Amino acid sequence: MSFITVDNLWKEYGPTVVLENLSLNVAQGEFCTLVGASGCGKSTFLKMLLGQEQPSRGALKLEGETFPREPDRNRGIVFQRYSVFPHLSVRENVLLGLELEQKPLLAKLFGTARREALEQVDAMLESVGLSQAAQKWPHELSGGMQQRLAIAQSLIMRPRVLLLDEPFGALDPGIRGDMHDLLLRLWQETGTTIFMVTHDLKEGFYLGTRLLVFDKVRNDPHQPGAFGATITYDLPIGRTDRNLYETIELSVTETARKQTA
Ligand SMILES: Nc1ncnc2c1ncn2[C@@H]1O[C@H](COP(=O)(O)OP(=O)(O)OP(=O)(O)O)[C@@H](O)[C@H]1O
Repeated sequence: MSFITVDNLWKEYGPTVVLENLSLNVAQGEFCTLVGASGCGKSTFLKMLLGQEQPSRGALKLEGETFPREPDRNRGIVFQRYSVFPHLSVRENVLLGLELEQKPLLAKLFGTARREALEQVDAMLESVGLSQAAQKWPHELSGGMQQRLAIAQSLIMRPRVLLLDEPFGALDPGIRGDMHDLLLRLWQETGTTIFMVTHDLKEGFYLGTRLLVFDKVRNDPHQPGAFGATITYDLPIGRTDRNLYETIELSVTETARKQTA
């Protein structure tokens, strides 16, 4: 059975169609990278997978069941801008998710429960390379370290689906390379299913097992909101050639140009 099923999915905001007629089946453990012109609804699609937005039409299923309408521990998200809590140390930032899960009202663990949770937190910090920074505040960390922290915060909850919205967009190219290695290792270790938005087609090809291109096939210059984007390419990575790469880049650039015209 398909792990995630997207069936004829539409998203509209009032008269504006953002996404139209999306259909795909994703197996557990796939790493889908999403590319497309700005405004083509990639983040909106992630928000629907997270449960923060609801589809206007169509179905979104996890193992055959409709996705829960609220975000839950099945799904974790990391944004481009650091989404960590500034008033908590690195260690406390990662601990908080476990505390909220086990003690939703108090958000505090004591005794054995706290010791066990901290063991998990320290192992996670080790895994993302932040052991030395455990007692630091987020503002003392570099951008790359803050993104490592955001990833640790998500992964500590062992999400079955990890959603990444341009997580490396604000980082220097050198640091991005390190983050790619880290993400691929964590993905292999956890077996989580990943959806990652990127503006960098090369990054999409390098990281993913499958590339999804969001693009508009219909455009009415007089009514820009009349048509939404859909998935125009759904490619298993490794079987693509240079010409296809260039065709995708051209079509995405063309849509971006039309949208800003
Ligand atoms: N809550 C909302 N209400 C109305 N319109 C919205 C809402 N959220 C998103 N949109 C619109 O939906 C469209 C798609 O936005 P979205 O952020 O999903 O695109 P994107 O492909 O992720 O863009 P980018 O690459 O720039 O992040 C945009 O035109 C945006 O203005």
